[in-house]
Amino acid sequence: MQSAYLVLEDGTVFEGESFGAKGEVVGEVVFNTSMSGYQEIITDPSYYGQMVAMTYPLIGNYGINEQDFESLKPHVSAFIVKEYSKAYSNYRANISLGEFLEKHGIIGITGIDTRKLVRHIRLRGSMNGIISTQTDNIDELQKKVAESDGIEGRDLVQYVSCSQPYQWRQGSWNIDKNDFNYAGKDDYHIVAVDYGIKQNILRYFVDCGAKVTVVPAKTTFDEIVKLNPDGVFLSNGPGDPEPLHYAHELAKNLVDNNYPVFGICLGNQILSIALGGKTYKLKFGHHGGNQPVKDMTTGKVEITAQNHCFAVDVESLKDKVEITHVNLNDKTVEGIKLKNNPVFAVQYHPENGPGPHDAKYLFTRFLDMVQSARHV
Ligand SMILES: NC(=O)CC[C@H](N)C(=O)O
Repeated sequence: MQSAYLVLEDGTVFEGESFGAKGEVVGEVVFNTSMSGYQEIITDPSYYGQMVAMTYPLIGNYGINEQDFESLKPHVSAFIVKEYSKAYSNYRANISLGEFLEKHGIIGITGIDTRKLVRHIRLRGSMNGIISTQTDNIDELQKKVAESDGIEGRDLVQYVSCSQPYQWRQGSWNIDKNDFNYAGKDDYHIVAVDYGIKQNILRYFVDCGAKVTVVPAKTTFDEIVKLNPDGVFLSNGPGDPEPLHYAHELAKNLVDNNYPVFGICLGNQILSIALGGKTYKLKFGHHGGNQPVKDMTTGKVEITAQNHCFAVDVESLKDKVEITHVNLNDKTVEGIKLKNNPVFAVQYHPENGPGPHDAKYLFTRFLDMVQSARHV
C-alpha cells in the first residue's frame, strides 16, 4: 500500500496508508461513532465537504452491496479508518469498500490512530484537514489546509440536490422477499424537497402509504402548490443552513399557507430560520447511531442516528415553537413543533440508515397530521 498523510488545520500530522482513490483532498474532519453502516454513511449527501473518521476500528469487512445506498454515489470528501479490511464477506456484497471508493474517486486512508484523532477533535473542535497520497512534503500540505475554506457560509446543497423532479416508488428492504417493497397505496401525496435527501426517508414515506414526488432544492412555492401535495417534506442536506435563502423563503410560504410540513436535520434548521430563528455550529457535532433523545411529548427516550454540525438556537425561537425533543447528552434541542400549524421537525434521523429504528414513529406522526389537516 502507498503511504498517505492526513494533516489538520492546526498542524497535527497523521501518517497512514492509502486505499480507494489516489490524490489530494481538503475537507472538514468529523468523526462518526456508528459501529456499522459505513455504506450508508459514505453515501449520505449531508457529508458533502466533510471527511469522516470512523471510531469503530475495523471497516470494510462486509463490503458494499446494491441495496444499502442512501444516494447514488459516495459524498464524503474522504474516508478515514483505523484498519481497512480488504477481505469482505456478506451474501449481498458485490464489491469491496476500497474498490467502490476508487471507482468514485474518493480517497480512503487506513492505519490512522483514530482514537487520537477523535480525542483531538473532541478537545479542539471540528477543523479542516487535507489528505494526500501524492507528497510527503508536510509543510506544503499544512500551507494548503491553512488556506482552505470552512463549510460555514457556503451553499453546499447546490452540489447534491437533484436537477429534475421525479417520482419515488421503492419502500423498505423486505428480507423475506429478498427485494424491496414497492408502493401499493397512494393514500397521501408528499412532495419531498431534495436538499441532499437520504433514500431511506423516501422508502419510509412509501412504507406509510404515500405517493412521493421529489423536487429540486430551488423549486418555488408556486411550483409546489401546482403539484397539489397533502404535505411537504424538507430534507436533510450538507453544510450551513444560513446561506440557503431560497429554502428559508419556501419554508416560510409553506407555513404561512398552512401546509403540513415535516423537516429532518437541515430541513429542521431551514424551518427554524424561516420562523425567525438562528442556528449555530456545534463544537464537533453529533455523528453516529447512539445519541439518546427524549420525546418531551411522550416522555419516552429513543436512541437515534444523527449527523449534524449545526444546531438550532431555540432561544431565538422563543414563544413561536414548542420543544418536542431534547438530546440527553448535551441538552441541545432536537425537535420542534409549531403551536398552531401542522408543522414539526427533528434534528436527528428517524429514517436511521444506518442506525436504530426507535424514531420511525415520526413518519406515522406526520402522516396522521396530514390526515387531520385534510379535514379542517
Ligand atoms: N444531516 C443533515 O441534514 C446535516 C444538516 C447540516 N448540514 C448540519 O451539519 O448540521
